[in-house]
Amino acid sequence: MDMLIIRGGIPLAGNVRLAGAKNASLPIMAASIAVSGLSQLRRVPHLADVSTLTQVLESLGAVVTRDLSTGELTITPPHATTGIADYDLVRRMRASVCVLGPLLARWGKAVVSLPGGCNIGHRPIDLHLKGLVALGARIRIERGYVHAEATRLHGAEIYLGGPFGSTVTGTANIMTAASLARGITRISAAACEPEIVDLGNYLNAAGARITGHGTPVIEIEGVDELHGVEHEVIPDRIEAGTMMIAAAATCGDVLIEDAQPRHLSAVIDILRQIGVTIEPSSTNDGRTGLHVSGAAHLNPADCTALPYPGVPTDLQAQLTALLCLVPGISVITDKVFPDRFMHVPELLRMGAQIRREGASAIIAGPAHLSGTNVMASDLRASAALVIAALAAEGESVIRRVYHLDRGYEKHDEKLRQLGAQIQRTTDHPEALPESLRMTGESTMEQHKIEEISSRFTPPFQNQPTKPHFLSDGYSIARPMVSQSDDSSGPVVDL
Ligand SMILES: CC(=O)N[C@H]1[C@@H](OP(=O)(O)OP(=O)(O)OC[C@H]2O[C@@H](n3ccc(=O)[nH]c3=O)[C@H](O)[C@@H]2O)O[C@H](CO)[C@@H](O)[C@@H]1O
Ligand SMILES: C=C(OP(=O)(O)O)C(=O)O
Repeated sequence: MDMLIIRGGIPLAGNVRLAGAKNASLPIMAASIAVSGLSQLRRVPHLADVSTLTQVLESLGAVVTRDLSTGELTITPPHATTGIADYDLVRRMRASVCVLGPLLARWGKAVVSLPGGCNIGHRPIDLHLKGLVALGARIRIERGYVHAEATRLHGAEIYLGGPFGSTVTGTANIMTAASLARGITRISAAACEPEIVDLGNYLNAAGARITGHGTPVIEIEGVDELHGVEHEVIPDRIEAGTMMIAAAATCGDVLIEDAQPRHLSAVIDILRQIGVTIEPSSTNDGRTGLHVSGAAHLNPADCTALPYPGVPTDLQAQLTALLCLVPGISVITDKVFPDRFMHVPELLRMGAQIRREGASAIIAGPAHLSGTNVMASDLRASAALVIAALAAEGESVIRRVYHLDRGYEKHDEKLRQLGAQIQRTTDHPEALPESLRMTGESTMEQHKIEEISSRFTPPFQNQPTKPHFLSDGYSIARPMVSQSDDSSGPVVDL
């Protein structure tokens, strides 16, 4: 298993180019199974998740070839398929569930393993199933698999709102399935994410008739067949946001090539509130992007992760890492995945001062982060730990970086090009600097205990370093905190 060794304290500087979006590539690749001809996809990122979905498609009878030098991926759909997406593949990546709608629409049958547990919280697929049933599918759950059947799907009115907003991959599944249904489908409370727009554009280029993608109401007039298509995947806005936050956390100066400001308005807005300078820019060879410069003085923030166009939940952990460095009290709330805080116990190990309050993290800064051993628990938590390590004093070791490799193309290489001291090595004690060799491996169980205990013991009271609580931003969080029903008492005692 690989791990990263990072020496912090170096401002990032230079240019970095974004990969294609993971969360657009995956549903587009899955939708290719509903297309009768070849799908030639450009700018598909080289990621573990893309390899996993490739295996899912191959197990369904598709032929997938990829040119690593150009990022081009070609998918020839199957002539016939079992329609079975096996647990061993689906458990590795939830987005495998995106084959459900395309399989059902094109082949009349899908047997797809239920995705199972996830470190970022409860992730049911009830809305996906509700939408497919409305399109005429017969669905039963048996031995952990969704069995779906239909002779020909038909158009329907579908409301996709759930307790936490819409569903992104659910919208992808229904939009793709409805493209081959008989008649008109209207999805309301559809997800508006740019990745849904990209999928809609891919399907339209293949002959689908979709309008309104990118708004909460999508209309789809079903067609009999989708034909071969060429498509270039949009740049990854989450990679863009991660690099922007890394630049801010290290007080760096970075040009993020191909970043699309219109996909990042909420992120740009919150970072500007924090005090980061962000300007549209372009390179000598005419590529557009965003120029991000950190500042020595940053302001605390009150930030909520929401469905698009809000601040993405996929950047909540990275923003949490940044806000640890900011003087004053910041609050970050996740309304999409209210339990997505596995990064918090690891940030505490680095010296952060954070308390969980339900779906929020209350952050007292500035923390003097110091390098240590930490463990990645999921994709974006890994990115947050990398950011914290880049800003920390001394050396950090981040284990289980296979989570990072699921969703970031050559992340460590790109950071190295920006001047970061970051080294990838295999996880064995001799590879570590002496100071970071552990006597006992930190386990996920330990992390859970720490996380649970952190809900009851304000970490603020046990910090070895003296925090600077009484700064400008203090009043932002005070009313929210003092209303807390946490028995440990309000933060104001600090
Ligand atoms: C491959 C991909 O694109 N993954 C993204 C996608 O995941 P994914 O599509 O799985 O996330 P959803 O948009 O479905 O989930 C949003 C919320 O709705 C809830 N929900 C979802 C489906 C459902 O049937 N019922 C239900 O209640 C979820 O538990 C969650 O609280 O969107 C998330 C939210 O932007 C991102 O964090 C993920 O990176
Ligand atoms: C949660 C994510 O991905 P997935 O939905 O594939 O788990 C993510 O990209 O942050």
